[in-house]
Amino acid sequence: MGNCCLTGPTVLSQAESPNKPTIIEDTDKDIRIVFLGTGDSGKSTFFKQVNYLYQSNDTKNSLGGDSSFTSAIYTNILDTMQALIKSIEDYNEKNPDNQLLFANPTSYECAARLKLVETSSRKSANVYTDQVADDVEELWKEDVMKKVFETRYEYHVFDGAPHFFLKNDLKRFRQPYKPTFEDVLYCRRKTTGVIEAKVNFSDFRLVFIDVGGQRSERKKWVQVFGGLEALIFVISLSEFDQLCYEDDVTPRMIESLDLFEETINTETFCQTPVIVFFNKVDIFEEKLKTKSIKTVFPEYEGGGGVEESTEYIKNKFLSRNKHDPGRIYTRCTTATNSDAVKSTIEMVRDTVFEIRKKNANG
Ligand SMILES: Nc1nc2c(ncn2[C@@H]2O[C@H](COP(=O)(O)OP(=O)(O)OP(=O)(O)O)[C@@H](O)[C@H]2O)c(=O)[nH]1
Ligand SMILES: [Mg+2]
Repeated sequence: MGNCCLTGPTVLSQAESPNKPTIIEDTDKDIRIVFLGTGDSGKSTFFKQVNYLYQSNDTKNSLGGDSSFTSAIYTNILDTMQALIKSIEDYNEKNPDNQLLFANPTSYECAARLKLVETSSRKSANVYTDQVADDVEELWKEDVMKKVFETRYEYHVFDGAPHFFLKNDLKRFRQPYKPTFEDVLYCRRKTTGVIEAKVNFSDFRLVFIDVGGQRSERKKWVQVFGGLEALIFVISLSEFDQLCYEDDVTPRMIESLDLFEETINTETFCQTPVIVFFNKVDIFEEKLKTKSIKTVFPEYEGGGGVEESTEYIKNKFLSRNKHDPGRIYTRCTTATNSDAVKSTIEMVRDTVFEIRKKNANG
């Protein structure tokens, strides 16, 4: 499985495709495509990849070294530590006779200090002092923390957390620290505005637009709805066992299904091509080893395999389309995998170019 399944009308072959970036000023040549989907589905991760893959070295450097990402990464690390500490405390309150305990008595002091660190500030780089770094590193040595980390999906720890806590030594994030592009990809920062990335090809230009997907952000979507040639709707496959960040009650996948239905069937978009990315395949595969999509679809009677489960979810979404099914293209994706995203973006480019050509020929 993986990033292999674009379905829908044939796309242009590589040989025919215009792929040499040049400067284009004529905005008639713009093909505008927006990433839509619920919060956390992975829209900005694709957007970062587009910037990285197609923009100048300056952009690449800024994506890897932008100090605003340093702050966001420190916020991510500290928010995660605070969420883990809180979940231990909540558990202990409910289970006074069977408490989760730290092995090292000084860990309680580390936890007490970390709870007090203010992380919401845009200047989190300043709060990641040596003392804070010591506390994070000491506390992370506790087995209890690692055990609670395994249940992180229950309390909205961001999906990039394993990259920072498991795949890296936390010492690497001590100041002075410059994020790598991989760090930037795994960093979580909710989008709160509208951002564009323009990619030039020899005779047209793709304009990718990224918007925020959390409930409070969706009212801004209408600002970008004019002149769109296609929608990319991003769905997180792995969210089947999670509740919405916004209310902690609604299952995320139900929210995503409803939003998908509402968006693609509006009068504005009922004839617009929709490219659906079923994202986070890597996490989905991992979760299916211990869980089933029955969690969100109790009526599901199939097996626990990745292909079968994906097919079921895919059909659930596609059945919400009330217009021409031929306008929907689907692809399974892992937005953090740069090689796979490159071929996905090329497929998008070829697909929209083909649609434009077909429309031009009547
Ligand atoms: N492992 C893994 N992590 C992913 C994948 N796609 C996104 N993520 C992570 O998921 C988190 C959320 O991704 P974003 O791209 O910020 O989500 P978004 O859809 O832009 O969210 P909003 O801006 O709130 O609408 C980040 O930490 C990403 O690194 C994926 O395919 N695999
Ligand atoms: Mg975003």
